[in-house]
Amino acid sequence: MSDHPSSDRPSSDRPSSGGSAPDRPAPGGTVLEVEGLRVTVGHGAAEAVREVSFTVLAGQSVGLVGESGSGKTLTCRAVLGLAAPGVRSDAGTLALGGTDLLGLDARGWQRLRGARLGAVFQDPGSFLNPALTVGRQLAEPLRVHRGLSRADARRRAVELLDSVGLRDPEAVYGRYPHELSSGMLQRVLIAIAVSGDPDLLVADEATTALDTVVQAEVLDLLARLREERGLGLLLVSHDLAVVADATDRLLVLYAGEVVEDGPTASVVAAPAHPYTEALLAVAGLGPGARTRFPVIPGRPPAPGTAAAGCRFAPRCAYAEPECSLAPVPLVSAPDGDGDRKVRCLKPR
Ligand SMILES: Nc1ncnc2c1ncn2[C@@H]1O[C@H](COP(=O)(O)OP(=O)(O)OP(=O)(O)O)[C@@H](O)[C@H]1O
Repeated sequence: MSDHPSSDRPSSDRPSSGGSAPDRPAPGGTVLEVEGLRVTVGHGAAEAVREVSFTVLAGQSVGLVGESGSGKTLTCRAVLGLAAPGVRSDAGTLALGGTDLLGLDARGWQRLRGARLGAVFQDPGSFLNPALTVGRQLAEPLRVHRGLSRADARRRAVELLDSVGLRDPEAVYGRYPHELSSGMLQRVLIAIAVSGDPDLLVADEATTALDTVVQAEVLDLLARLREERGLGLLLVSHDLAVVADATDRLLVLYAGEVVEDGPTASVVAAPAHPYTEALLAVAGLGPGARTRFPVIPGRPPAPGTAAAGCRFAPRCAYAEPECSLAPVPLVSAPDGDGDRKVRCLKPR
């Protein structure tokens, strides 16, 4: 799959963004800064995400991992400015490069999503219009967001289809979504997502519906695009095995809170939080892999469920009475060289 020609990255025809600072962050510079993100859901404004903070650097891949319901999608949607009805988010800082996203209006978000922010989700077929060829659906945003002529948009669309590893891109351009496999559709969605030359690509369970071989190919593609284009990648999955090899840093979410944060290799080799250890065991990785569970026993609390102390304590094999007495802060992990954080009174 990586035998494809490099996707050329046009730098001079960068589209204008929806914010006040259209310049791309320098290599290694901060692409996304999230500080103190809080998301509430429903009429009772139940807290589903609280105090989530992280950064994504240019060219860096950050993994967001946690069971279903841990707040991954709400976090992604807050970053993308895609709030569902009844969902509200606020943060101390939410910035893309130098652009403050807090207070951006709907039009500003829309312009950002077509240019500096790209996203791919599970079930690519549902994001495409079945009545239009995939080429047209790729060329249209190029005309709208980049102001290309019809002929130039077509040519660029074919180049993009080629750059995401689709063989015979000219033929693929004229196909309808139902004529493509789900792996090919996900590549088309990725081509659309990078067509505006984004600073940040958010991939929320983008490989979950694919079989293992295609999943690995799509992860390779995302890694290649990140390298070639220098974009930041926020890779979201419930499966630690998916993000373990594909990310530089890892953020483990439990019941809407970050419970562990650190360089992926270090976290996977020696998880500090019992929940991370359990996720690794479920994924067949890490120290507990030999005692592999199909699932972690028990269920996470629903948003808004009151808890005096650690929210994972009721499911934790190592919990002690003091764990449930008071909120547990996210602090530097022991032996983490200051680069790892854990929310646990009894880190492993
Ligand atoms: N619009 C909504 N209204 C009410 N509750 C919601 C809404 N969206 C999400 N939630 C709840 O917020 C919690 C976090 O949801 P979220 O979708 O972010 O989880 P997730 O980690 O992405 O899991 P999954 O992979 O299953 O989507 C869940 O308990 C979910 O039921």
